[in-house]
Amino acid sequence: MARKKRKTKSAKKKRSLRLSRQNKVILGSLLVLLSIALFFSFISFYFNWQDDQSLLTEFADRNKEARNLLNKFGAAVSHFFMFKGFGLASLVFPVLLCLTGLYMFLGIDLRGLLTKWIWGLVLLIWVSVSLGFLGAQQPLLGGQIGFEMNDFLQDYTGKIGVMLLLLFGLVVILVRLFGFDPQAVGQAFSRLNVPGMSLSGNRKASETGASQPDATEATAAAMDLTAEGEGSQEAEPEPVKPDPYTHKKDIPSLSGDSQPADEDPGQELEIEVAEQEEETDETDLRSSQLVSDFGEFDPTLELSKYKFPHLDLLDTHGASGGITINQEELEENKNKIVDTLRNYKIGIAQIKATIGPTVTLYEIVPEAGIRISRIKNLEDDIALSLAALGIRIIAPIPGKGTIGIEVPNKKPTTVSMRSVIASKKFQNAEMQLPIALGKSISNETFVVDLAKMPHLLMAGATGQGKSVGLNAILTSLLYKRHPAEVKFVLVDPKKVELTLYNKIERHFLAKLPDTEEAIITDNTKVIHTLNSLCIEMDNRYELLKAALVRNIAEYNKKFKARKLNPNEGHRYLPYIVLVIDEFADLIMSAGKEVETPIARLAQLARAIGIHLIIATQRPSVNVITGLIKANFPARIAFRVTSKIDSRTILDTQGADQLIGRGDMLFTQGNDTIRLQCAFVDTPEVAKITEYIGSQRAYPDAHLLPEYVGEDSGTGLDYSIEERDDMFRDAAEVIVTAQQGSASLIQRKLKLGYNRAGRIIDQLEAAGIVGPFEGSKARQVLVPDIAALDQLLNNETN
Ligand SMILES: Nc1ncnc2c1ncn2[C@@H]1O[C@H](COP(=O)(O)OP(=O)(O)OP(=O)(O)O)[C@@H](O)[C@H]1O
Repeated sequence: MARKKRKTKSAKKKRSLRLSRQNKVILGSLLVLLSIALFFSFISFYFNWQDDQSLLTEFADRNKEARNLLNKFGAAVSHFFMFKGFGLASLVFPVLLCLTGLYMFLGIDLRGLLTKWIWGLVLLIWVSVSLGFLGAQQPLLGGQIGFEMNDFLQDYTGKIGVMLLLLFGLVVILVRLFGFDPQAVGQAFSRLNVPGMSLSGNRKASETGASQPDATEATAAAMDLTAEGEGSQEAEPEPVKPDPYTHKKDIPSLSGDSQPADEDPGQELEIEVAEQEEETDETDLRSSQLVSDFGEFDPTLELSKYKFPHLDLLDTHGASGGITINQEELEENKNKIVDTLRNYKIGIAQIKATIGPTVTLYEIVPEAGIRISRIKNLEDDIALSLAALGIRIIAPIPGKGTIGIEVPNKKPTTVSMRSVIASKKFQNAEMQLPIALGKSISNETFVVDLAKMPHLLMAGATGQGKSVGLNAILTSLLYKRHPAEVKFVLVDPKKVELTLYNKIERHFLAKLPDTEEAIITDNTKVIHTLNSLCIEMDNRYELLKAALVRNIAEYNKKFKARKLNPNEGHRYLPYIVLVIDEFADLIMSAGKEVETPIARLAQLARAIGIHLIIATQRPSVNVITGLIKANFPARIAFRVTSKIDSRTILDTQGADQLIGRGDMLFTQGNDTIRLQCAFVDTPEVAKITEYIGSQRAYPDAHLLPEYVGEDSGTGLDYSIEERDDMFRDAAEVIVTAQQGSASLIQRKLKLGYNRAGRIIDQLEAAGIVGPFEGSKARQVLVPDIAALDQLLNNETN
């Protein structure tokens, strides 16, 4: 534990030693300017040193002036470096300082500097020792250190020894620093045909009897390969030889058109990667600094005093939570099932009952050799013998190896919302948008995550519990989520079902700017809202892209950790739940204009936290179209009147055998589960919304992006120059399809809603489509592409 702490401490220390980007720029510029100052003072010191030497002792005297370009500072510093130090070689210092400064200033990885400093110092010593030979006559050339080192070496190796040592140093410098290879010199000589300098290759060629010109050609070809794509004969042939020490450098390039070594893209890439790493390091550093200063971003801070609704606002509806078991009824039903089956010569090996709130499930294991389909066919006969509605046979129960017969209880128990909200399962649910739908057949609370669904379709005949179901979903979310975390967009064409939620407008609802009521009851407003949600979706995707994350949960996590800068448009993203209470009404009056944005939202909105809940009492195929169905894998079916309706909702029958009053089938793609929906009455919803609504709220409802509808484009005086770049493509799409709708352009050309709307206006101005006609698509006034071409040509002429 202690070690861990120490580790994190040292890690913190390490991190805090690193310079921030701004500090690097400041320090970098200082170093560059200092190097310039040093350079000029060294140069001018070389010419004025004798005049200035007397001044060095009178440094404090302000009346004395040095001849050095940087006055007394220049004279003193240069005296230290050049006279006392390394002489002319001291010029290496300003060069190295300038390089370091530039690296810092331009944000290049500093690790590359180390080798430059090492070689710089080697050069410094080599030059100053070499010039130390002349120290007696010209003390400034090698400086005192150069002279002394030279003298010291001479004492042991003599003048010649020092010269040889220096010569060796020169070879090392030339080979390692400048990549010099004597072979290249040899090859250059051979190309010039210097007598007596022929290469071994040539010699070999002549030995094997090949003619001289052939051999020269071969060498030239070999050189071409190494000439790194320049292809010219004059190009200096690059030696292809691995480094004898590291075996890394000078690895011959395979392709002829590779870059020269100093423009190696790999190196550039390395620098880029290093820069990126540095950048992310820096943002990490900044964000952890911010987090340690202010703590994580808390989206709930604005309404920090917000109190979640408490359980007492909900009713028990007379249920104690458990189910009263009527043993007699149980026995009776069991016997009846066994008898009926026996009448049809179906023996039963085992029977077991599970009691749920509304139905009891009898699981039977038939004797060996009995066909399942025979039992399935007896559904009506069993129903008759039990004299009960809503018997459903599940043969076999998936994953259990038994056959299930669901028989409604004579006295169904109401599942109160209170009991499901109070359940441990819901209270401890680690979900983004937990919904307590009700209880399963085995009396377990059923909780699902709306964020995982990711959209929900609810259908059922009128009066079977749809509105109660919607309220149960909304209540679940109100009990679990803070106003900052989730926003509802409520569409209520029936105008009465969701009005209660008006009270929580400034807490939980989202609306279009400049609208009074947050709950939408008007169809044109619905279209605007849906399109506005599409814009919000596109905006959110942009934000996610910029933040390099894949979904809203990761995005918000990053935002809370202060890794995303609000100045760059980043913001905490609340989940948005769109609830449409009566979808049939909407799709009948607005058709495609509603269907297209809903399908688009359903297809794409899952990752960015927009979830759709659509309810309808008319589960027919023209309401729940294929396009809608394909995008709503999670479906709830309340009781319907026909098998066909059940198929339309669930793709399977069963919903027609439900008993109503919140009895429902839920599917999330594969299995169908029978549930009893939790019951929450209108007065309870009123109490909850009242409780929330009486608390401090945001100044306004959550505002959705503005949507400029097709109908609002009144200024139709677009000139030809003002037209959108995609105008012609859009015109062709519209004329080919003979359908003047912005959503078509949007889909075919992959444009945003605003842009497609503008193009439609331009098309109207150009006389290609007719005026806006409400929910119907605009009339296309041009019959075919040829006519369109003619129209546009006439325009330009
Ligand atoms: N989960 C439930 N538990 C007990 N009773 C329920 C449940 N759900 C609905 N009911 C009963 O059914 C009645 C009708 O429910 P609800 O208003 O939800 O139906 P609906 O499908 O929305 O009807 P409509 O389509 O006409 O609005 C309720 O008033 C209530 O008495």
